[in-house]
Amino acid sequence: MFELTIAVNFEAAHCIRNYPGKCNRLHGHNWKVQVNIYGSQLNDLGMLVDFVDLKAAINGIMVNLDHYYLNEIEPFCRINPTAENLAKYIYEELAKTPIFNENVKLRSIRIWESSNSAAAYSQEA
Ligand SMILES: Nc1nc2c(c(=O)[nH]1)N=C([C@H](O)[C@H](O)COP(=O)(O)OP(=O)(O)OP(=O)(O)O)CN2
Ligand SMILES: [Zn+2]
Repeated sequence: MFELTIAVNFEAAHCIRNYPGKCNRLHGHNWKVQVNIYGSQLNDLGMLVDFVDLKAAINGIMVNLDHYYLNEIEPFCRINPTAENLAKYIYEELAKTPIFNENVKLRSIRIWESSNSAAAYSQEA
């Protein structure tokens, strides 16, 4: 089995609604998003997926988050823009892209809110 990891960054503001502390106030993060995929079959180039294609797919999602006030945009106008909810949203959006097939599977999305704090989402047990 091969596993690939790429990372991209975006900047966005948010606040955690009903949070009992400073995080209920408007503030921003430089978020880092790590994408992990896996599969067993390499193509004729010896790649599971071209990093270039994987980055293009995740960047297609990042443009909907970068430099936004997350609380104002879907789905975070309805659910809190926590690292956990962001990881699930990015996972579900990326899973819809044609990068994935019988041989190439999405393992997890890990999102770093700061250099010390991250949350990950996957659909595996
Ligand atoms: N499980 C989660 N906990 C918290 C989240 C989250 O998304 N998931 N988010 C926040 C806030 O966004 C907050 O900005 C982060 O708080 P904190 O870790 O305290 O950030 P600091 O940069 O202030 O970190 P220090 O280590 O205290 O400097 C809160 N919790
Ligand atoms: Zn925050």
